Amino acid sequence: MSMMPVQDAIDAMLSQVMPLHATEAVGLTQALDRVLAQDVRAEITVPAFDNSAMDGYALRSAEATADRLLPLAGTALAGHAFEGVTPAGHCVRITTGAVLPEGLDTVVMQEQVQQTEAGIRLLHAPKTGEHVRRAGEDIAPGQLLLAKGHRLSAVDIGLLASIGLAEIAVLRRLKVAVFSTGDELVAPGQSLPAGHLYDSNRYVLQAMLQRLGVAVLDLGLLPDKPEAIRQAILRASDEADVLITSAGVSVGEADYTRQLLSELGDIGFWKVAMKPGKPFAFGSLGSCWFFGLPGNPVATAATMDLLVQPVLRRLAGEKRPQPESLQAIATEPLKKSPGRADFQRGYYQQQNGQLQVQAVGKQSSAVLSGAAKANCYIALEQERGQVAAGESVQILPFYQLLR
Ligand SMILES: Nc1nc2c(c(=O)[nH]1)N[C@H]1C(S)=C(S)[C@@H](COP(=O)(O)OP(=O)(O)OC[C@H]3O[C@@H](n4cnc5c(N)ncnc54)[C@H](O)[C@@H]3O)O[C@H]1N2
Ligand code: MOO
Repeated sequence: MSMMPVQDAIDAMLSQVMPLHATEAVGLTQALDRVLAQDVRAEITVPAFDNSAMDGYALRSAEATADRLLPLAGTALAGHAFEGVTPAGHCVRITTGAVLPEGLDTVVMQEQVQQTEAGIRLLHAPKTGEHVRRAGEDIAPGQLLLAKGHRLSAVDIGLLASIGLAEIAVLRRLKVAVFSTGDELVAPGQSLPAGHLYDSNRYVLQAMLQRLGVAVLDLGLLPDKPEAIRQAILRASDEADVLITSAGVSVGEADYTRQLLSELGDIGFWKVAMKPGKPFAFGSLGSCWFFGLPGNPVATAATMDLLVQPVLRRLAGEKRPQPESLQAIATEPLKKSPGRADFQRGYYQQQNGQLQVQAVGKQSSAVLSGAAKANCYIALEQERGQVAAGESVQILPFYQLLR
């Protein structure tokens, strides 16, 4: 079977999946990482009134010449406006956030005046409008603040609160089932018999899914027994929108997952031209989508990040910007054979005014310790060969799921 280029594999999956429709209202404290089901427009003006940006004195700039003495007409505190008219030649004591008194146009910081018994004396003349926050300078009514399909960040949630919304309509949370398979695997916390290793993939996957804001259904660590795997696949297809498995998609005798999936569902199996992550299965089990990831731990994480993530985001209704890609100078040679795109684990930093990158740790797809030191992939094109020190390479900073 010929290998499919990475972008073709992503495009093929994206063209098949349709976003969720169902929506729900959630309170702001539950809204982080949820995807907006509708555009959000402001119904109010923010700030709603002209107010002071500083603790100081509000005055009329036309009367504010240096050295002039301005008697105090009263006080405006945040939440307690100064009522009435300020007589000519007077000022009002004001605190940050307080309503600017009627007729006054400028605020002078208290550090810029001399306070005397008879009033304040200006050290220099202020600019008209200085330290005044104008009504509507943040948000005007009707303004589009956040678009449908936007994933809510912490700052977005503050923005929603600032226009007075207590709840927001979001798309239903995607439900993703996960299991790992392998008679050689043992759950962390257990003792390790000879010839065994700990199941790490299910933990990497669940952590990445948590960052994506989806609901996770953990179907556990399964032995290489077709019946156990069959039951887990059936449960996932009943209860979840997506099933993600690790291992069992290659060509070994005990690679049952792939066989069972083609029996129970409609499975496309591809060899994707990427390293790590060559064997990869995608398909459907009724209304449940399925991703079969290769078992090697770095291949699991990389295929989840690079191939599955865009599809999950689309299913969740998210309109996602392209991940950031930068150019950096390789400070050391990089091994590469043509035929597959490499996603080497690298560490990049700014040095001598340029971005520099080097591969970290062993690059085997079974070695997680190198990946744990990395902050980016060094993405080497499919047909590219060895990279010499000083050559420019593309890097993909780890984005959201892996850091
Ligand atoms: N003859 C061939 N052999 C292999 C090929 C191939 O094309 N022809 N591809 C290799 C590549 S590349 C990968 S990746 C693996 C993928 O194999 P599977 O997805 O079937 O996974 P397994 O063989 O079961 O396991 C691979 C490796 O990963 C370890 N593993 C599995 N699950 C976990 C887990 N949950 N946590 C930690 N480590 C796990 C497992 O012990 C194996 O060492 O196939 C190659 N072989
Ligand atoms: O997916 Mo494998 O190397 O490409 O580990």
